[in-house]
Amino acid sequence: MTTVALKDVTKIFQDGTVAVDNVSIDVNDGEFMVLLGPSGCGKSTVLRMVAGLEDPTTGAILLDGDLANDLPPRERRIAMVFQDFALYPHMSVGDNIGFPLRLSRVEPMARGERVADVASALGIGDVLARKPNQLSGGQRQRVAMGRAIVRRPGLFLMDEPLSNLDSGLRAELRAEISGLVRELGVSTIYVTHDQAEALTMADRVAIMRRGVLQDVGTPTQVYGRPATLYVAAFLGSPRMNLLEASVYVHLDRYVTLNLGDQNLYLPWDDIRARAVAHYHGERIVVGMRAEALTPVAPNSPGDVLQGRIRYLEHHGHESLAFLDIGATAVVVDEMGQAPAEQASEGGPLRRFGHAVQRLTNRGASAAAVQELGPSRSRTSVLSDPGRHHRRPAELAVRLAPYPNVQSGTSLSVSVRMDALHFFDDRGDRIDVGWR
Ligand SMILES: Nc1ncnc2c1ncn2[C@@H]1O[C@H](COP(=O)(O)OP(=O)(O)OP(=O)(O)O)[C@@H](O)[C@H]1O
Repeated sequence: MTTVALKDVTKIFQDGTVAVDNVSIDVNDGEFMVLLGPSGCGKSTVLRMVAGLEDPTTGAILLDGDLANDLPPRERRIAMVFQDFALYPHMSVGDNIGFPLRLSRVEPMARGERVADVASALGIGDVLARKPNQLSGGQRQRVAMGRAIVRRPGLFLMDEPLSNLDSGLRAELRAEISGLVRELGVSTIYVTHDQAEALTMADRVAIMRRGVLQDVGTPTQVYGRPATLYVAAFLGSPRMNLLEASVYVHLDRYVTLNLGDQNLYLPWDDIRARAVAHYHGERIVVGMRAEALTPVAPNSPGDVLQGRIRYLEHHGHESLAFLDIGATAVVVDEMGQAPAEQASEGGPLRRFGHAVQRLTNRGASAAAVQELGPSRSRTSVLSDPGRHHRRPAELAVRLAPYPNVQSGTSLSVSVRMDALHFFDDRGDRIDVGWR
């Protein structure tokens, strides 16, 4: 199967849009790599460059170790599946799947066998004689997959193949696709803006923002130890609690993280304390996922935060409490204008930004984060007063289903200090040796 390497790839469109900014990614033999990021971050452009449908402005694309920048698309042994897959309406399912084989002049007998094999693997063997308009959405997408698979490509490129389907079908096909491509052992690059899809399907996830690669790693790595504040905010549900904290060092004893009304203490023998101590007198961002917080009895000893429940959300299998702990939240602001978006104020990134804003911990925002990229973004996420809106943090805490607590009452939560994440004011992870 095919390996893919992007080396320092940049794509600048004719109108000056920087869609992809110095991205390097390796996709190993048989690996399922998911490219994740909001609309407009450059995912599809990466995919189109790998397919040979766009030329990189600078940088190299290697397929199986060979420079492929000038290789025509049809010589790349690549099959693509898109969101808007187009089936030929006048052809039967069998003919749709077998079409690429007909183009490559495969004998009708061999063609029939391969179509039957692929159709049975996809669970559509019984609808081969039907026309596309006699199929459900899920079946149509399976036919599109079948047409891609039947050519036995070395590499699959999938661009949001499930986004037109309803959520039940998405979950079903998600499992089917990842099972199938692993069975076939075909290297795959799969583009999505859905973090749950990425975390459940990928061998590794590459997270992009505004054309810049933010992080690459296994789902466990990028979720458990995100490289940047942006990645921390993008992955997980509920989203990670991101709080502004002032750092005070008590040499050889502990580091105080002042969250406003309350403090947490990082003991000096915690390996991360020294890294955080560099920020003495400054503000950093402390990240804590809901699973790092456990409700405890009032006045319990240890690393405990106390707050008033602003509201509760019941999700059936669990409930979420949102606590006012007198802290300030930092929210990743997707509405910040990307260089790539400057020409289109009302573009998809902006619209998606509104959605993220609503979803991100119920908009519990204080310091709107404008620039969060790895070190190349120099703008502070904490000190850009012209663009901030400040609100109290609402700390998301997981509770049992329909717990015996009410809004307005107080709740204490113990904090797993080893599960905290620390980011500097540019959004880069602080703790050393972090992965
Ligand atoms: N032909 C083009 N000319 C100019 N700008 C373009 C062109 N194609 C894409 N762009 C811009 O490049 C940026 C990246 O687009 P791309 O389609 O790669 O993003 P994406 O992450 O795949 O988004 P989506 O999920 O909405 O498809 C966007 O700002 C887009 O407007």
